[in-house]
Amino acid sequence: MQKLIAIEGIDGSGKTTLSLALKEYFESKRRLKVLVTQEPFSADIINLIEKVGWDDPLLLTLLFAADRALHIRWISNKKDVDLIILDRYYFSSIAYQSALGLDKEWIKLVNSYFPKPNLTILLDVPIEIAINRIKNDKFNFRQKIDSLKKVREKYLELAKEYGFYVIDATKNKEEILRQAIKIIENYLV
Ligand SMILES: Nc1ncnc2c1ncn2[C@@H]1O[C@H](COP(=O)(O)OP(=O)(O)O)[C@@H](O)[C@H]1O
Ligand SMILES: Cc1cn([C@H]2C[C@H](O)[C@@H](COP(=O)(O)OP(=O)(O)O)O2)c(=O)[nH]c1=O
Repeated sequence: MQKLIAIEGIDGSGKTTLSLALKEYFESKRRLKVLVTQEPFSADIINLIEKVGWDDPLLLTLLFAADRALHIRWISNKKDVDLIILDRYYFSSIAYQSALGLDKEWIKLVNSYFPKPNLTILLDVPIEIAINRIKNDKFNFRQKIDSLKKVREKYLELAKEYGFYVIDATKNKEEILRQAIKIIENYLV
């Protein structure tokens, strides 16, 4: 049975680094077939989002949900995979778009038909550290810095609500990987 593992956290928290390291570990050490996917998923929708801008949370929620529908349809054809690691999933919409003032419950509703992940790991890091890691981010990062603090708070709220595993992402990459492997292996056995 295919397992969905979501990795969440603010920009620069280390999601992509961890996702790729997990793939490497579970493929080489556990002989599993692992797929890593990322949201935003579709280049067309990313272009549209860049065009309309990042300040309308209702529009962003709908565009990211459309992107997610394409993402999930694509994944549903990947039958021969054991583990799918989602580098961002619908919790990104709940955290980022509610940080811009949109009703969290409505964002949940819009995303309620997407498959629930089997487990979610939150990489938690203060924004100052994250910003230092990704000064040249491609998505108008400067515009978002102000809201990132709020996004982090929203993620921590969601962690309590949904029972995410929270990893202190100020640690080094090896330590974060070690903790994530332990969490996932405990789940898989
Ligand atoms: N634990 C860590 N400590 C220091 N730097 C890190 C750590 N994890 C990732 N990085 C670096 O921070 C930058 C952003 O990491 P990335 O994995 O792309 O984050 P995200 O996908 O969450 O935006 C990269 O240059 C990466 O090498
Ligand atoms: C999937 C998703 C992403 N986003 C935002 C978070 C990021 O700022 C941006 C995606 O940028 P990206 O560069 O992929 O994020 P990261 O730096 O963490 O790898 O889109 C939302 O606001 N809502 C969503 O539903």
